[in-house]
Amino acid sequence: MKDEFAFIRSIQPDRHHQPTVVAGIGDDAALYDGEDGWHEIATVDTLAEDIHFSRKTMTPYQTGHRALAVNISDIAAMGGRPVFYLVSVSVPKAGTWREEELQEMYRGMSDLAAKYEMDLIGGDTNATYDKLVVSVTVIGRVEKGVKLLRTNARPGDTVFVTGPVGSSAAGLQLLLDEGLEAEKENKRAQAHQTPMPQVQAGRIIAGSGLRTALNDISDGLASEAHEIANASGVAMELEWALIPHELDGEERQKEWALFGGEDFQLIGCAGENDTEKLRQLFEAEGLKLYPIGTVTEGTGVWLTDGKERTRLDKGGYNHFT
Ligand SMILES: Nc1ncnc2c1ncn2[C@@H]1O[C@H](COP(=O)(O)OP(=O)(O)OP(=O)(O)O)[C@@H](O)[C@H]1O
Ligand SMILES: Cc1ncc(C[n+]2csc(CCOP(=O)(O)O)c2C)c(N)n1
Ligand SMILES: [Mg+2]
Ligand SMILES: [Mg+2]
Ligand SMILES: [Mg+2]
Repeated sequence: MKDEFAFIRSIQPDRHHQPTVVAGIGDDAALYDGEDGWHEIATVDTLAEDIHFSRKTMTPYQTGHRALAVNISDIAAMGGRPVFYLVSVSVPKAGTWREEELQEMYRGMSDLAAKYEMDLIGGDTNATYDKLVVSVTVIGRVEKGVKLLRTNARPGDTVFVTGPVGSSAAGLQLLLDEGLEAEKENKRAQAHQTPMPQVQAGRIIAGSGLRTALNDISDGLASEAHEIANASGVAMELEWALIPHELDGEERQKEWALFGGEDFQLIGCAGENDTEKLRQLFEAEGLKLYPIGTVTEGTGVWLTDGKERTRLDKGGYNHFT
């Protein structure tokens, strides 16, 4: 396998049997018609030991939190409310995970689930040889007609993000260097270990009724910007000075903020005036929205830093490159 994104394109069915599908493969989560004025939302993401987490970077409790959080984040990117979750756990035969540690992982999930009144309704238990794999499916819902798809960006739109990027990558580096003994109160370590999905932000955007393209930032700001630009057939001009981060003085700040990923903030595009309306709606609920650039005609993502304007590579995380 050379490129996960090319692989996904290669297995995408060219038609659906079910007329209720609103959006299948190609967005953060699938949308299909449900009952009583709702779209159902379904999404699955997996964490594999030593790929997404290690015993050195995360406790079992944090692994559970994160496994659910990354999925809730995809529901947030569709503007939805998470409702149910199912968990498949593949436990190493090597005995590297004790039963109590796995229960602790579930506690990390259920504490986060309680915040959203989500219920665990099923899953699967099986084995691997030597690494833990945990896969979570989340079902959510959003009001019928709300489609915050990657295809929604238009030239003239403003590009925005919902919060600082790069902290998770900085935290990962700290944890790889210092292990779990890195200061417990360290904000970067926490950004990496217990990311908070931006459900409230997604709900405000869904409630606004404004045409918006939305993605959560799992693979990195640049990569997600490319996902929206490609899906919408547009280009993007981003401004480094506008991109929020908490990495002042760090040599690797640009790399972490643009390509680090796993911050689970949302990146979106909406009309210029609509973005200002969204910003005000966010402000009324004590949240921030940061304009970071504009959508233009053409292809690619560009970054201006002072006088320099360069093409921003998709970069970011790709499981096979
Ligand atoms: N192996 C697969 N089989 C079927 N559909 C897939 C597969 N892998 C990904 N997809 C679909 O492809 C789209 C993009 O998936 P991707 O995992 O890149 O998005 P994401 O979950 O938002 O990002 P991330 O996994 O980086 O958090 C989604 O619609 C997803 O459901
Ligand atoms: C121990 C360890 N090493 C490296 C990383 C970095 N990392 C792994 S997967 C990923 C992208 C998101 O994954 P996906 O696309 O599957 O959602 C990133 C940035 C980590 N989290 N832990
Ligand atoms: Mg996503
Ligand atoms: Mg995924
Ligand atoms: Mg990914």
